[in-house]
Amino acid sequence: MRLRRSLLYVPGNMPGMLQNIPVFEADVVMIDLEDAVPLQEKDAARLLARNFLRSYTDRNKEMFVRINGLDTPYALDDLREILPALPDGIRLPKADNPEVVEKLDTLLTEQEEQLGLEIGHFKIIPSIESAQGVLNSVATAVSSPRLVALAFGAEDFTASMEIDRTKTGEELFSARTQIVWAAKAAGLQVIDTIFPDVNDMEALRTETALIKRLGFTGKSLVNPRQIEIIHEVFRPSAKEIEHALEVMDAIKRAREMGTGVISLKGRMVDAPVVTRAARVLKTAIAFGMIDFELTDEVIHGEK
Ligand SMILES: CC(C)(COP(=O)(O)OP(=O)(O)OC[C@H]1O[C@@H](n2cnc3c(N)ncnc32)[C@H](O)[C@@H]1OP(=O)(O)O)[C@@H](O)C(=O)NCCC(=O)NCCSC(=O)C[C@@](O)(CC(=O)O)C(=O)O
Ligand SMILES: [Mg+2]
Repeated sequence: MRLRRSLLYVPGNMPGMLQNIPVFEADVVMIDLEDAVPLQEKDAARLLARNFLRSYTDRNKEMFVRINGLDTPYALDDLREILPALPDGIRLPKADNPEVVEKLDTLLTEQEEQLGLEIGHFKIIPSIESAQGVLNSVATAVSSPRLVALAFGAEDFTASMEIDRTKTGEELFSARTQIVWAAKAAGLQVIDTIFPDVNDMEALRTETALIKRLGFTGKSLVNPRQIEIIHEVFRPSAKEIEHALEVMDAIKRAREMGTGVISLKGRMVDAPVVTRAARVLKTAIAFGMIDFELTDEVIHGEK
């Protein structure tokens, strides 16, 4: 399981910020060529991003680049400059429909052929940032085998909806759940939007706990000070791990008794409870928190 809990935007036109990328402990860094970069700096940002990626060969995190929208005059130049510097993938803004992802897929294939890379080398994370994008998210989620996740962009979403974005986020609830459902149905990870107040860590923690409960697997960020909070919230607690191990033990005993259901401290344990416990254990294993052999046989029992 590839961890993509924290995805940090770094503006492509800020050399001082780019040079610190190796020390950030985000799972993914997304160099931004889109909204963080003013029009007069698009060319400079592209070159800075390309040079940085070329120099950053000993990478300890995934590197994505957010290009400009495919309907802008900048996107093709972005791809032409950036792809030879081998980012891991492209964050596609304003992914309003599956066709725009298919178009990017074709452009990536052309570049892979020219660069002699395996087809499918470059991954895609589309950002759903409008009502149209939300309504089309089910089709967008299956629009290319390059997709590793769907992402939500609430700043543009609320702008396009002509509503305010609040800290409590009631206005985002339906869009978030729709995007999570689309991603889960397609077997993708799902990344929540940025939290814009970089000084309100408690509200960031509350929002992250909420989106984790909704099913999101990670969150986009605008500031390195936000990374640790995200990792803390996504890290399974000792209590959750202990409970998951107890569930595995209980279901093993149940199966030995020839049944698929058993009581654990008064609560029913059956197949879906085991599936949820397995997810906690998989995450704990990926975080390096436990050493546990989680085989299909442990989860599902002997065939
Ligand atoms: C927010 C703020 C201005 C706060 O500034 P502050 O000055 O208060 O920050 P401080 O913490 O004081 O900085 C302390 C030290 O960290 C350095 N440092 C800060 N941030 C850093 C960083 N990101 N990367 C590397 N270095 C960084 C800084 O240079 C300083 O270094 P030094 O001077 O050496 O000490 C700043 O963070 C920032 O510009 N962020 C990036 C903004 C950005 O990329 N926006 C576009 C993506 S969102 C979007 O487009 C919406 C979306 O599309 C999203 C979706 O898809 O979800 C949608 O629609 O929703
Ligand atoms: Mg946006």
